[in-house]
Amino acid sequence: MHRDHTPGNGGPSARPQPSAPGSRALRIGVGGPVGSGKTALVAALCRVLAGRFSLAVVTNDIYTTEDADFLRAAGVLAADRIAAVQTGCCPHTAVRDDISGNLDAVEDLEAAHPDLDLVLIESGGDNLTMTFSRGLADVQMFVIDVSGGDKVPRKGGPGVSRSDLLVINKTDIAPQIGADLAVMDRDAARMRPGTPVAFLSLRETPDADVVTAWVLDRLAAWRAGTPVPAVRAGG
Ligand SMILES: Nc1nc2c(ncn2[C@@H]2O[C@H](COP(=O)(O)OP(=O)(O)OP(=O)(O)O)[C@@H](O)[C@H]2O)c(=O)[nH]1
Repeated sequence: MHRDHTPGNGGPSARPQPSAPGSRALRIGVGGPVGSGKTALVAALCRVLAGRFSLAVVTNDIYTTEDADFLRAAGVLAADRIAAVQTGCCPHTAVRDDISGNLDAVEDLEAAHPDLDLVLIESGGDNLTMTFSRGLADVQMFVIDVSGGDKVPRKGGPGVSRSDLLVINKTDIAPQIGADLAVMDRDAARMRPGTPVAFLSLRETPDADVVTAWVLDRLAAWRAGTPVPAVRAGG
């Protein structure tokens, strides 16, 4: 059953005003195309951070609970810290347009674990138009990989150009694909001037050190009450 998130209805879940930084767990959105490595990255972040912070994860799949099942089977967090949303519709809809199912899942986790520091919300795999509503995610990263070739960053779209962090994963297979990482770096910098891009290979660096550092930085800012970066216009 979905709670009523209609703005102004006065209930405890009433929105739409964003919460003050630091007043609850930081919510980080992890979006990107199908198979780019979102679940693998979420698993890596849980493995690295769970000993230091109180974490929870919300996964999104269209018809299954595949990603949540994978994370539970991998034992990256206690099972009751992992919630699955079955969108039944295009993944971006459930994290951008009608976010009620995801908000319910986040709030249930926060109620069950009042000490939560961080909630990772993984979208279902979608295309380059995917982005999270700021009513759901305080900050968001967009995960692409090199398997589609080095052209992907210059194709733009809100995930590439407006996310708070662009992750370019699977650099280990760039030689096989013939993807030029320097081209991807140049194009990404042009599409999102002044905002970070992280090249990553979860095969070679399973602790995702560069992304972990970004998450720790965002978490420290959130806990200090510093406003998180706004999703920028354009793109
Ligand atoms: N070679 C290589 N494979 C990777 C890397 N990261 C993830 N993979 C593999 O890529 C495949 C897809 O990874 P997932 O984490 O399931 O991707 P996803 O984005 O969550 O996929 P969906 O949830 O279906 O959208 C898996 O077989 C991973 O093991 C990487 O850095 N290098």
